[in-house]
Amino acid sequence: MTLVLDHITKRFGTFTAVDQLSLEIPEKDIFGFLGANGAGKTTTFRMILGLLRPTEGKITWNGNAPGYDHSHLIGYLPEERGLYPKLTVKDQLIYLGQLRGMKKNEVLSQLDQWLERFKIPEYIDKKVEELSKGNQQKIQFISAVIHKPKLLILDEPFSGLDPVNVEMLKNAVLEMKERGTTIVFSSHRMEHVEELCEHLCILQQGKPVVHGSLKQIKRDFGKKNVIVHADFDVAFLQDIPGVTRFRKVPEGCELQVENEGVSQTIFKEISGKGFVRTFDLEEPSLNDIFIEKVGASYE
Ligand SMILES: Nc1ncnc2c1ncn2[C@@H]1O[C@H](COP(=O)(O)OP(=O)(O)OP(=O)(O)O)[C@@H](O)[C@H]1O
Repeated sequence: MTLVLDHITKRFGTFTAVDQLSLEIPEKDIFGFLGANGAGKTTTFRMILGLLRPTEGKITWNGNAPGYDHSHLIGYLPEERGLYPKLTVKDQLIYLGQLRGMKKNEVLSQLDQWLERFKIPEYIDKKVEELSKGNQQKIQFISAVIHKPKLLILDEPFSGLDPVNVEMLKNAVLEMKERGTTIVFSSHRMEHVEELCEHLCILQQGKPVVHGSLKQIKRDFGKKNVIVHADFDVAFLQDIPGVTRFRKVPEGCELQVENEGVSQTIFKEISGKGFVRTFDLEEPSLNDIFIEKVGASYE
């Protein structure tokens, strides 16, 4: 059930929101969409869901255009959360579950399990409007997954959540993947994507600036980070050829180097100069890659 976006363009009048986007999202993958406000993430999701028609290009899921016929196989957490504030959690979920072909008792047993898991079983008979924003988001997540979809689309699932709830939701997303669900999600936060995704796409003004597997993107970038914490002045390291960025920190410095060989030179240069508490070679962060590719800081 690979999801394929083949040269997708979406124009609103003369404005191009998504521009020639081609991607393959493998089955059972967690795929991350990153991009600033207005980059085209939600528009792309709406096209995948069949809620918007691409101006050009084609989207296929297992060879067919995804759409209304697949509603029992697809789960969606929209960015503009769509719960009915006056309904109780139970009535809301029964309604939404039945829309997706579930029986009432099936909904209730799944709902009990999810509420237990999210540590809010006491809210089952509360109206949605009585819940905090974070708890409403958990209910919205449950409504997206209760029918065990094969494809799950989450638009900014972690926004507005405290760190404990972010962790809870991340674990739920990972469990959905273990159960065989393909998950596509968007975020403004690089670290969420780095932590969860095997594949990703960074959109800028509707165009993919970076896409592919996270490992490969990092490998292709080549540059790495070196952390040096030492009890002597390390400022001289910035003059070593191949050091592309130097940042002083209270314990020493953090450098970006052109390749691993430069880190060996740095290691030789600091040997014998005094006490080195930390010497570490790290993969570049997605933010490093974004800055290099787009020429601006993302966050
Ligand atoms: N129905 C519409 N009519 C006209 N323009 C639209 C419409 N929907 C989206 N746009 C425009 O398309 C661009 C992309 O919007 P989209 O919501 O896809 O971005 P996004 O990456 O999801 O942003 P955010 O992170 O803010 O949610 C924006 O400039 C937006 O104003």
